[in-house]
Amino acid sequence: MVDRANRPSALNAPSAAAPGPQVDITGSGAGSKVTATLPSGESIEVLLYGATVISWKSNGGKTENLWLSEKAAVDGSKAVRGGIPVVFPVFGPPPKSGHPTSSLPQHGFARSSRWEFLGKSTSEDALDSSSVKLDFGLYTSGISEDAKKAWPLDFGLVYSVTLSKDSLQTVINVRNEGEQSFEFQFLLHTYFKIKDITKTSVKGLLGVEYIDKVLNASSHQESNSAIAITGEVDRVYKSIPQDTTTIVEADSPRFDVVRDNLSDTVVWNPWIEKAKGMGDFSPDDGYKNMICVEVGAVNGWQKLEKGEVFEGGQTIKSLL
Ligand SMILES: O=P(O)(O)OC[C@H]1O[C@@H](O)[C@H](O)[C@@H](O)[C@@H]1O
Repeated sequence: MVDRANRPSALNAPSAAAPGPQVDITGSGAGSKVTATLPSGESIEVLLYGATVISWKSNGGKTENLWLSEKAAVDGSKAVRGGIPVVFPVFGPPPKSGHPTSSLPQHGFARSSRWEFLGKSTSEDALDSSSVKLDFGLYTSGISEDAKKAWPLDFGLVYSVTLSKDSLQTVINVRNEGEQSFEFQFLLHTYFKIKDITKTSVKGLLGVEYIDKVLNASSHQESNSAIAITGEVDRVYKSIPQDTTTIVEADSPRFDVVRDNLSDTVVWNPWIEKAKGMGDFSPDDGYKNMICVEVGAVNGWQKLEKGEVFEGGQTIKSLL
């Protein structure tokens, strides 16, 4: 848990050793973002709005791994279409009535709240093994009055984003800071940038049960070791025994997505018509260059009693 009282005052303290990771805050208000760059060139950009990672460059900074819509709002006016939006405390449309999340918007409020930057920690051992961890916090006091009214529960979220040379790790820590227990869902809605959806497949889900949201929420069992995307896909794979899902491009593994204490994964591509129907999705044929593989805890609910903590996340390896 990050010590909220002990935030660093200087971002890049001078040091006699070799230059370490560089961390800067740029922009102002809802458009503020934190950028971090390793000495070897890899970088990330994280908007305070939603704590949304909007860029992750690996391969010495030459390869962008995340898809970001050309019309994504990066000024804090709405949830970002692209990058890694954080979904909490409900996934998808909330239950119609009778659940504490029922009055919340689709995918909850975390992706559309302004988070606090809590600080950075760096490891500067050697050029090739340096890493930087950025911590972001969102607490009941930081959400809108509407969200507070809809979900009047005391919580604390700390979201840690760690950049290493070939990987990005994003981990959530959810704490119940109130007297009452609460239930939540959580998901990392990662938009991966790919070259060509027709040559892309998803591996590591063979035998897993899934809900097909395109086919009236019917239940199926995955029978393909490599799932090709040939039309709109919106599936919730549940209770996955394997830790790793792999995105394969033109027969070569491109990304490994390793889940930690999150048992479900959503695979989503809106395809032609749905992409056109989203005002912030651009260009129209951008669906060819993205695939969402979203790790989460969305099958049922996670329950936290007073003082309890849940932690879960993902490590994504760029395999170029
Ligand atoms: O448009 P939004 O709210 O960002 O959601 C995008 C998609 O997010 C996915 O996680 C859902 O499974 C889809 O059903 C949904 O369409």
